[in-house]
Amino acid sequence: MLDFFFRLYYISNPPKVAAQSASSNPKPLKFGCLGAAKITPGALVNPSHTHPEVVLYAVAARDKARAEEFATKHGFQKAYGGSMGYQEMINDPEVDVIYNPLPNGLHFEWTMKALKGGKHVLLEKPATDTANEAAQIYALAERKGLVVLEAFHYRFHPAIQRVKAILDSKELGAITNISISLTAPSGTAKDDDIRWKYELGGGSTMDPGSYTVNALHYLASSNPSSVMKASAVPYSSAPEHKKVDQRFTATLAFENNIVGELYSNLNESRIFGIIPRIPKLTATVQCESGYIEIFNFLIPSYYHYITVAPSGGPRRTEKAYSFKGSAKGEDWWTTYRYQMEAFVDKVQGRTPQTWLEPQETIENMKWIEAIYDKDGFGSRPHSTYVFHDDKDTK
Ligand SMILES: NC(=O)C1=CN([C@@H]2O[C@H](COP(=O)(O)OP(=O)(O)OC[C@H]3O[C@@H](n4cnc5c(N)ncnc54)[C@H](OP(=O)(O)O)[C@@H]3O)[C@@H](O)[C@H]2O)C=CC1
Ligand SMILES: O=C1OC[C@@H](O)[C@H](O)[C@H]1O
Repeated sequence: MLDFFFRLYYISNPPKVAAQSASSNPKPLKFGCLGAAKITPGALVNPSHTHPEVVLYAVAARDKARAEEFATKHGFQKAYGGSMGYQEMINDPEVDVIYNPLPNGLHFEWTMKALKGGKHVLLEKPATDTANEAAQIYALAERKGLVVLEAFHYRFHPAIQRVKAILDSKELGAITNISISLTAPSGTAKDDDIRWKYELGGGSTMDPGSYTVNALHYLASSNPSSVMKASAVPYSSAPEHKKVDQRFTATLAFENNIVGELYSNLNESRIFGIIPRIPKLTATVQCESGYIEIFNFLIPSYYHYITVAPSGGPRRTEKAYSFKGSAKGEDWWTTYRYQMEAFVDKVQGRTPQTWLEPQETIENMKWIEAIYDKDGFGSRPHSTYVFHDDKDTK
């Protein structure tokens, strides 16, 4: 119990370290942040306080006053605003890295523009609306020698890596079934949220669902071979919501006989319409000789537990807040802090503790699209942005 409060305290009040000086080797990375998004304080600002190689350099918002307010509140040195603000920040020669937490439907356009401007990109999940767009991003990044990471932060935390290590050890034998659920109570995403806008890449499969797809192929150590069945429920009966799923279920097959069952609900009903249900945040893996389950694989830094239940032997509970051995980390590091460590290591030319390879992101989008195809909702719209090396068109 004390551990829990200790972690909670340090997650909210991390012991700040000063950024290294600009003349140090390697020099710290100056981050430019697209939009004044809700996720930015947790995913970028807070982790930056304990990373000596990260500088919160600039934020750009469509409204200059909003950008300035956000910059002052969160400690960015510079604010860009207005209709050209995003592009002007990308053009700023001081910026090394662009953080892209724009609505999903704008990820492609602004990541391509950032790469074109010679910047590395930390790109929020899901990477794009389509697999084709994700492939274009990584092709350009490779050509330019730049780093792009789809921000599946939970993958950098020791908890999910411990689950994978137990599966890989074959202690429980071969995997037969993987079942992953993520839910959020109704009202978490308000009516005007980007998650309910088809044209911005909204939908439950894109949002919590993208984690379930990612965790499925990560834990299975292979990609699915088909979507056996899938169904989804629209957010409302309004015409603009007919392709926006509030929840979905899907069953996927693998060539090695694994069956994957995914569920996400971004609008889970409340008890008596008032009391939120405890979110489902669980991945359960059935194996030939037992099962393993992790509660809270998404944000394990706060609290999680891993149940390992061999068929014949006693069941045990494990927790993994930091890595055993020499890998960097503290019990109170959030998933985003672990992710930042790996991202900065990669950009600075060091070997990250773990990484998400381009092909994995491309596959993730492919299977999200395949689920939408099967349940009849269809892929989110392909961006209208067309990339040209010399000039951009829209
Ligand atoms: N890694 C994680 O744990 C999480 C990741 N995410 C991901 O981050 C992204 C942002 O999510 P979230 O922070 O909740 O979103 P917000 O709605 O808070 O932020 C989106 C930002 O996009 C900008 N924007 C630009 N064009 C538009 C437009 N046409 N409509 C609406 N916004 C626009 C806005 O910037 P401006 O300030 O310029 O107006 C806004 O600040 C999504 O891709 C989401 O999937 C979200 C939550 C958690
Ligand atoms: O990335 C996310 O993680 C948690 C979800 O509830 C949220 O909607 C999503 O954007």
